[in-house]
Amino acid sequence: MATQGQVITCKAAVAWEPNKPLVIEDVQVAPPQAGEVRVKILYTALCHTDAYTWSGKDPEGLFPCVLGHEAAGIVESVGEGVTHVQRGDHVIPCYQAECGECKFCKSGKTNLCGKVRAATGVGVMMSDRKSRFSINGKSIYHFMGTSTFSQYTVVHDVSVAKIDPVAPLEKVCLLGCGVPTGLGAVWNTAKVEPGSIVAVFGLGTVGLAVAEGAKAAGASRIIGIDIDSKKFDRAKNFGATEFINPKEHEKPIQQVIVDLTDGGVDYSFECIGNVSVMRAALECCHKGWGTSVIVGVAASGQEISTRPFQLVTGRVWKGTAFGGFKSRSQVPLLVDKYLKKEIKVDEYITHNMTLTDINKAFDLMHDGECLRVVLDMFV
Ligand SMILES: NC(=O)c1ccc[n+]([C@@H]2O[C@H](COP(=O)([O-])OP(=O)(O)OC[C@H]3O[C@@H](n4cnc5c(N)ncnc54)[C@H](O)[C@@H]3O)[C@@H](O)[C@H]2O)c1
Ligand SMILES: N[C@@H](CCC(=O)N[C@@H](CSCO)C(=O)NCC(=O)O)C(=O)O
Ligand SMILES: [Zn+2]
Ligand SMILES: [Zn+2]
Repeated sequence: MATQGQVITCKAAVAWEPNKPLVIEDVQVAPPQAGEVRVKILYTALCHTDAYTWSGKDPEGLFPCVLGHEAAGIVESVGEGVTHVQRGDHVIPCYQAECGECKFCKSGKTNLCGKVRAATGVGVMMSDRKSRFSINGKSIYHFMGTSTFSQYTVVHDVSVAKIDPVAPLEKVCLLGCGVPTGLGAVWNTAKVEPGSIVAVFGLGTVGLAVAEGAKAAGASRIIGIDIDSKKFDRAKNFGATEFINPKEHEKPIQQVIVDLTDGGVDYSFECIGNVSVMRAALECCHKGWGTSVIVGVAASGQEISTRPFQLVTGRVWKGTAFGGFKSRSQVPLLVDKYLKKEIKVDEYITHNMTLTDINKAFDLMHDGECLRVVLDMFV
């Protein structure tokens, strides 16, 4: 039955309130308006940023909402004026848009895009500042411009990347967030050179992708730091060459690393979201040139600090969103790299579950063995 132009009723996991279990509801998804795309989401993974917003600590978190931003699917229909994708295209929704026309996109200095950010930060669509999700007339907010915990979602056309239809959607859904973030933090944000010494704080999906990116960039030493030593063995497969558990040292971790590296590392990456670790990551960098990249997302109200002398003496503090990748143009290239076996993706998937089990899937994320859980949306 043709669904174009019709409201679709489908299953979605709704976050009614912070920290309360998600509820699988029958949600009405309105047709896409001008400049919008309705996507049938086939697979979605869970990211720690979903858990962060769900916890109530995200200043942009609005409830009730449909969370989710790491997914893949097929275009069901497009609104007026949409030309770069059409019904049937295989796509990855992109929480970081790319319009190609705004001040940010044209700057050549950033992957951030300003076209729809004001709307995606408040859970609505740009054209009428309304949501396309509702339950029996009650409006439900969008999240990050993606809301992939729904069998159907509506996104802005600037927030969807068309990919090679050969790619397995149950795998490449991961290219919507965590893996590109880690790889790009190394390749685009830090621009790690061959021979560099790298420190990675946090060996979850993002930290492991940093290690993978650093190995590909030719780093000579990749030091993995985690408070859970069980993470170390697996991290070797992603490129980490040595490991430190801060709990096994009395000295501050930055001092331990400086002592081990003749004055500090060339590049460090904070992949946890802990502001004390962000400080340590900066302070373990080499005087004169060491660069530290903040990747982890810290809760509302948290602030970073260090002695300004750390920067006066040449260390550089940076951050990255989606690893600096321009989403619509570069996500398809990452998919191609995966198909050519140039980057890992399957190795980050530790669990496969269904939408119905989404609360159990979030519980699993606290399990030390878990990297990414992929949900099949239609089982
Ligand atoms: N900037 C971006 O674009 C972007 C994109 C995706 C995810 N993120 C953020 O990146 C962070 C990491 O995501 P993830 O999925 O890899 O998370 P994760 O929870 O799987 O991994 C975090 C790791 O840090 C370790 N850890 C916790 N506290 C530590 C400490 N004090 N010292 C050392 N290690 C510690 C944990 O044991 C775990 O292995 C999250 O904050 C997430 O929200 C940012
Ligand atoms: N609303 C949050 C922002 C959190 C944040 O920093 N998000 C990252 C992506 S995390 C993906 O897992 C990001 O890309 N930020 C840039 C942007 O949102 O435009 C808060 O305010 O804390
Ligand atoms: Zn994410
Ligand atoms: Zn733009």
